[in-house]
This record gives sequence, structure tokens and C-alpha cells, in this order.
Amino acid sequence: MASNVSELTTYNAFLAGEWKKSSSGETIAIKSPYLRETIGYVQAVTQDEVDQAIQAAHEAQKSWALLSLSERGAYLERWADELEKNDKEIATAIMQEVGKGYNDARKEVVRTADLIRYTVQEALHLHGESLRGDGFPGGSQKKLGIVERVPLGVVLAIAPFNYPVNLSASKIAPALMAGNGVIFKPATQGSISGIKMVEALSRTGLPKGIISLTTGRGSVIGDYLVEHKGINMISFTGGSSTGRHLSQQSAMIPLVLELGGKDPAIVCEDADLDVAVKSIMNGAFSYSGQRCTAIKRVLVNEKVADELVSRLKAEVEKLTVGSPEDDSTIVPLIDDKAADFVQGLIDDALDKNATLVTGNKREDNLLYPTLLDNVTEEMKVAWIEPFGPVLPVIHVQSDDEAIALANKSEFGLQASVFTQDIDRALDVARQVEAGTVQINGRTERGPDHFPFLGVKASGMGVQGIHNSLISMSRQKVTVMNLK
Ligand SMILES: NC(=O)c1ccc[n+]([C@@H]2O[C@H](COP(=O)([O-])OP(=O)(O)OC[C@H]3O[C@@H](n4cnc5c(N)ncnc54)[C@H](O)[C@@H]3O)[C@@H](O)[C@H]2O)c1
Repeated sequence: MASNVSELTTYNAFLAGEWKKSSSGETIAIKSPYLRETIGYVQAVTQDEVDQAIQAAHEAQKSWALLSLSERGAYLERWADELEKNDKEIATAIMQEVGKGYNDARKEVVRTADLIRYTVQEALHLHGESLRGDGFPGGSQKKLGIVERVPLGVVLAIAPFNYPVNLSASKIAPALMAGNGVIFKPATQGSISGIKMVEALSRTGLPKGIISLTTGRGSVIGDYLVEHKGINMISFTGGSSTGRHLSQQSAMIPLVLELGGKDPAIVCEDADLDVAVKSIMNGAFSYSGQRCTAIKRVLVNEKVADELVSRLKAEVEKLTVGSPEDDSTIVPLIDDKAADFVQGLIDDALDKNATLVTGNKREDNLLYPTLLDNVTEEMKVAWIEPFGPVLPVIHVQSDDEAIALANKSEFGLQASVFTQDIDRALDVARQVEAGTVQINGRTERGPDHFPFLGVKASGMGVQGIHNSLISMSRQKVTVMNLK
């Protein structure tokens, strides 16, 4: 594993087909969450450069959209090959920049190559339709409507830090396959990984300008990009408050938002506890809980609560804590502010008499996995997304109480229900307000060809490969009026 941060690189931005320094003359330092030192610098792109990138994307998009689907697909296939060829280098960048375990980072790169290839195939297999005019009263057989999908123009792809390659490519690949130009804004912490991913794309010889990568301060270019008249669609993944802000700033363009969550694991008294414990552990603690679909609260039937908690405790205490270079499950959080935030939620719960089962230990931004029992509705941790390794357990008397608590949350990303009675599982699943309900499994985004969506404060619109292609294109109807 390469881990060389001794030579600090200043990375260029990819603007209108060229890797270059910003005219701002300013850079942003990227600090590794676990090395706790600067590992590189990225460009602070200016508003003028954003204008130029958007204009170049519009120009390039016209001829890009005229390429055949297979020609566009061939570039993307090469991109997937390039990612695989450079998986170790990119995985190292992800590990150092966002503190993800090396093996998981490598899996993220491989998963991304698979996602790109599937996106190509899905785009090749999308079909339009034709409509007969006489299908409506008074209509004529001589009227024939042809419905095709056409690009939207230039798509703005904004990604979060936690899957800096996969969540970016899951926007860029469908946008390009649908015939759009792309402006990609990575999370600041995630920029180096995003740059490495776009370097791989640029090596495919993609037409100049069709994609630009704008690194920069949210305060300087964030709102500017979102409000820009040259942007025709925004695909955003990130926190709910940023998403809400975006939806207020953007005007009259399609918006897909994948936001935060507070996914509950509902454990009924007839659950197979082996399955429940394994799924909850994996769902709640991998990558220190920094996953949108992490299990963020357990709603367990009183009858099995003590047994579940003692089994969870035993597993939590076995978790590996330390460095992503050793593939520890529990790693330092993205920054000190994030750790302070999670600590605040733990402190609030303990002040209000939650039971500390295990954890609540901290070294800088490394928080040990923390299990809290007897959490009540008065505690912040019952409702707020921690994005860290703390799991609150709330006792309930019935399925109805669990469903009511699940639905009282402002979020509605996913939920899990554990029971051995399929009718009961489906009954709970039907009533829980969430984009996806997992029966006897952990909450998770994949497989990437499934629709992925959040309801309420968890999002708007649908991702997943097929749905992303649909949301990044629109219908165009041509009507033939025959003699
Ligand atoms: N539902 C999902 O698919 C999903 C997946 C992963 C993460 N998330 C959520 O993301 C959050 C963690 O990620 P984060 O901390 O990177 O989120 P964040 O909201 O802080 O940032 C997300 C992105 O938005 C950018 N941004 C910030 N202000 C902006 C502005 N004014 N205009 C334009 N862009 C702006 C950031 O630079 C970053 O690229 C969590 O809440 C998590 O649940 C959701």
C-alpha cells in the first residue's frame, strides 16, 4: 500500500478541457482525518472560471449529444478500465483524504467501474415509444407520436465526502450517457479523490470541455454554481440543510436531492436475533457510521430488548478501532467538528439519563463505538443524524409504537425490519415512511441498479442507474401528421 504524503502536491482543476491552476492564485489545504496533517492542496476556482467551464460544457455538449450511444459508451467503458487499472492509487487517495479503510476504498473504486459499465448498458437499452393518435376519442390513425429521450444540457453534479468516487461517478456517468455536459463539484474533503477519478476520465480522450471539475470554497462558488443560468439540472448528494438551501437557490430546473437519514432498525420480538445483530452492527458502525444509510437508531420490542442490547454490546466491543490503513471499522471522523458534534449528542443523552452500555471514549476526532440504551424521545440522539459511531436503542411495546416513532422523524431514507413473520414484515414495511424498507437486512444504497430515494427531509427524486438516466434527460415528442 502506497502511503506517501511527504511530497505535498498542489492539484490542478480541470477547466474546459485543461488541467490548470486557478487565476485566483489561491489553494485550499486538504487535511487527512487520521494523519491529522495536510496531504495536498486543491485550486480555489473563481466565478469567472465557473462561467468559462459552463460555457465550454454547452459548446461541447452539442456535438457530444450527436455521437451515437455506443460512441459515448466507449469513452465510459475506457473510463471504467482506467479506474480499475489505477484502483490502488485512487483507493489510497480516498483512504488518506476521507479516512476510509483501504479495502473499503478499493471496493468503492471497483464498484464504481461496475456502475459505469452498467450505466452504459442501461443507456444502450433504454427505449422510446410511439403513440397512436386514435387512442384518444376523436383522434386519427394518421397521427403518430414518437417519444424519445433527449439531454437536458449541462448537469451540475455535487457530491459529499463519504463516497467521493462512487457518489460522484453515479452522477457523472448517467449525465454523460444521456448526452449532457457536466460540471462536477466534489466535496472539499474528497476533492483529491475526485481529481484522480476525473484524471482517469480525461485519459480516455473525452471531448474537451464536456466535463469540468471545479474545486473551491462553497462560499465562493457553491451558490454561484447552483444559481447559474447555464446549469440545466442539479444532482446533489449531501446533508439535508445544504439540500434545502439548494432547493431554495435554484430556480425552475430539475433537481434530484439525496440527503441525510435517521434509518431505524425495527426489531420485533420474533426476530432472528443472529440476523438482527449482524445487520445492525454492520449497518451502524462500518466507516464509523459515516454513511447516509447507516442504521442510526434501534427500535426494539421490550420483550427482546435486554438480550439484543447485551449481544450488541459484545459485538461493539469486538470492533477494531484505529487507522484506515489497518482497515479498522472505527476510524477517525472526517474532522474535529464532526467529532464534537457526535460527542454533544452523546453528552446530551447521558445528561438525560440514557444508559451508557459501552463506549464514550475519545482521542481527538477518533470516537470509540458507543451504544446507548434506554434512549427516550427527549434526547437529541433519538432524532438527529450523528454521522458517527453512536447507536441509540429505544424500547417499544408494539409494532405500532415502533412505526409511530419511525415516522415521527423528519427523515425517511431507509428502514430495516427484523421479524420471522413475512406478513408482519410486509405490514410494517407498508406503514413506514421511507424510500426503501429492508426486511431482515441492513439499510444500504446498493445494489446500484435498484431505485434509491429518500422521502421527507431525506430527498427528492430518485437515483439508481435507470432512474438517474431518466432524471438527466427529458422526453421529446415528435408528431407525424400523415396524409
Ligand atoms: N442520501 C444519500 O444518498 C446520501 C449519501 C451520502 C451522504 N449523504 C448525506 O451527506 C451528509 C454528509 O456529507 P457532507 O458532510 O459532505 O454534506 P454537505 O451537505 O456538507 O456537503 C455536500 C456537498 O455540498 C457542497 N456544498 C455546500 N454548500 C453548498 C452550497 N451553498 N452550494 C453548493 N454546494 C454546496 C459541499 O461542498 C459538498 O460538495 C450526511 O447528511 C449524509 O447523510 C446522503
